[in-house]
Amino acid sequence: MGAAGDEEPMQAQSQSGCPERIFVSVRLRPLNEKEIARNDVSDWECINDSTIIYRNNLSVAERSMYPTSYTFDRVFSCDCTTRKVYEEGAKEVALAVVSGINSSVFAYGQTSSGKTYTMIGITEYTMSDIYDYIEKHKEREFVLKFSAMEIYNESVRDLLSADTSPLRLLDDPERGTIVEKLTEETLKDWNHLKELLSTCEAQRQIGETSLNETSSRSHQILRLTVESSACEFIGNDPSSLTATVNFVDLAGSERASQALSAGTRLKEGCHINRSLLTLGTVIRKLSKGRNGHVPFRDSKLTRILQSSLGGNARTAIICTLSPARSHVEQSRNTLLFASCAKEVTTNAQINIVMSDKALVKHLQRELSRLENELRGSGPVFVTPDSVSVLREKDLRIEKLEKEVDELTMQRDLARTEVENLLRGAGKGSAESPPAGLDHQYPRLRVRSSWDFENLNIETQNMIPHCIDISVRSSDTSPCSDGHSSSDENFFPLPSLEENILKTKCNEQDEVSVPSFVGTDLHQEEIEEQNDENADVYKNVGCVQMGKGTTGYTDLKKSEPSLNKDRDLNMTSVDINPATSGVAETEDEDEQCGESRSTTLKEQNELNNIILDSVTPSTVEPSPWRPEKYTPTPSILNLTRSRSCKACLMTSYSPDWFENDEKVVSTPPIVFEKDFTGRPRGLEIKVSALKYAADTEISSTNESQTSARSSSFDDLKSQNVVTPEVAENNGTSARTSFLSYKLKRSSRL
Ligand SMILES: Nc1ncnc2c1ncn2[C@@H]1O[C@H](COP(=O)(O)OP(=O)(O)OP(=O)(O)O)[C@@H](O)[C@H]1O
Repeated sequence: MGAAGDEEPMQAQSQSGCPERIFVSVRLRPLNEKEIARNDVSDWECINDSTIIYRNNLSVAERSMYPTSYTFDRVFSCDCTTRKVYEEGAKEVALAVVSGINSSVFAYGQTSSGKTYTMIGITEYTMSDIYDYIEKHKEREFVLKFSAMEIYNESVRDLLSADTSPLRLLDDPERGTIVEKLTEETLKDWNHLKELLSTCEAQRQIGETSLNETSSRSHQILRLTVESSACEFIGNDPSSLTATVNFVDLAGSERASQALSAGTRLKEGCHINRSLLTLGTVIRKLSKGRNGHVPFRDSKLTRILQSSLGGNARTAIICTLSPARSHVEQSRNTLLFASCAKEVTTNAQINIVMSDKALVKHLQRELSRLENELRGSGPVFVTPDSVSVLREKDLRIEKLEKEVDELTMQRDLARTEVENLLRGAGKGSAESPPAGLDHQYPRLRVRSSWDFENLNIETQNMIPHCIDISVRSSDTSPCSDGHSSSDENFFPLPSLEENILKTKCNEQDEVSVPSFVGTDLHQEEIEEQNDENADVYKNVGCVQMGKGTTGYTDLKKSEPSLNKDRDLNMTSVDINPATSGVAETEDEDEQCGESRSTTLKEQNELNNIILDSVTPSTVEPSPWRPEKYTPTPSILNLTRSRSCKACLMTSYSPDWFENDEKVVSTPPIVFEKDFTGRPRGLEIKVSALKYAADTEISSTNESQTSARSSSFDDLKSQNVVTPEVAENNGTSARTSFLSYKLKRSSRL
């Protein structure tokens, strides 16, 4: 224990909040008269300040059971004064109360071992030192409050009150166990305290036993509460420190046989032993690390002293021993208890009570500190994560833009090729196409479409205008139908259409043109041999038309002028491999719309090409033909897909388009009504396939849509003359005638 008045070390230690062990000391009293009278001998000896040994010779069996040496924080021999015991064994703990730390000093031992003798001295010395401390610290204001209680036969009694009725124990979440209605006297001065101490002594239950004429029959708890201003701890804030120090004089364990107790004494002895047993259990459990349940509530004693035994308190236990051999067993039990107690730790802290004003000040300082920390931490809105996300988005945008450019280029290239082919076809005779060109264009892939199985010669003449340019990928990617099931409905191009196309086809071009003859639904393809353009092939194959969406009908209704364009769109290029016949989705009618608006101009242009191809005299260089791109040989599959046919059905005629819309919902009725000779199932397919492109388109990159939109805007700005416009302007009667044929052929 520290020297008296060394409050600074105590303060520092308590502020750390570190666990600290209970300070355990052993005080050995001298043999009393009765013990001497019966020739009892002293078997215990303090060999130094911390070690006490059992001096009697133990048998072999006893040596294995009982230790002969015990070490504690401090041991006091029988010649030690209570003053020394206080100074070295209790003062530091007891005076912690002036620093705002709860403390407790216990006296534990068998009856007549000197507990009361020791605690009376400890209490007085402590009180005296507290008053001395207050006297030395005039800068602080102190308020001392004193209360006293006893636990007699497991009942709590107020020692400062004449009322001996038991007091209730209450549980407070902050303060722990509270003794209800316990008298608390504010000390006026030292004399006042002395009076109160006298009152307690007079009130306490004392009985005579064979071992002690003035045996304490209850556990006594004297409590001094010290409230003090805390300016020396936390500046000038009007906070206060509040702590209590408990002086606990326990009743002594006793053997009924030794104490010769009976009746009331026996009953008292049972309660005493029972509560001490609980205390011992609590200490033992606490010494093992608080694992499991600690039975604090099993006795009033442990319940009241709970915080002192293992909570927010600093605790010192003075175990008193009788050196007499006759009490060796009780002494061993006391030493065992002391050995457990020294393993128990508490967590003493300074108890600061802040006023409202001090609390506000404290919170303001804390707020200011946190604000400074935030300012010092730099901008908080732009996190590394957000920066990386933005960078990633930028890269993605850049990539998409490149893809748009590339696709636009490929599209223009494909158009150029188509234009060349169609123009060449236009120059040829539709009725008498050149023959014998198969050998000249071995790679020309021609496909037949199921929907032309019943075409007559008039319809066949319109083939060039109905060409669906399916730019195919040579691979089997989702954008390809090169060898996929989408090729099922193509068959070899008969001489008429094939030759027409071949007149303009480059040898490296792979063209798929629907045949107008034959009813075979199977396809045959002349596989293209040239792989050198595979990349172009593939890339172009990814050029899709628009994105199928809803709103198609709404668009038509709200913008009639666009409907015509849309009609034209549907007759035009379907640069979608998947639309070659297989993608017959049930809900295709729901997948039209947005993409059509984005492909209007493109489709119009292709229709224009188609018309131009059959009106060579009026052909003008296509305004949208990319000047910078020379129509390089590329492998193109000029195919006529089902969707193309479906588009043709609505070409050039809003009425037809409307009918076609109806067909979407009720295809058999409309088709059977208008075209009785057509198999019913085909019309259904046609109406469905009309939107097949959109179905496919929906899976494509949306960036293409924007690319197309911009491209078509360019076309618009170049005043591209659509067939419909041409009709309206009367520029070509032949164009109108061909438009009509186109519609007829597509409906068939
Ligand atoms: N260290 C001591 N030096 C001299 N006398 C002592 C000492 N300790 C105790 N005594 C004497 O022993 C007797 C019993 O002491 P005390 O009443 O303090 O024991 P106790 O442990 O409180 O017993 P109980 O538990 O029965 O109350 C007293 O007469 C006391 O004066």
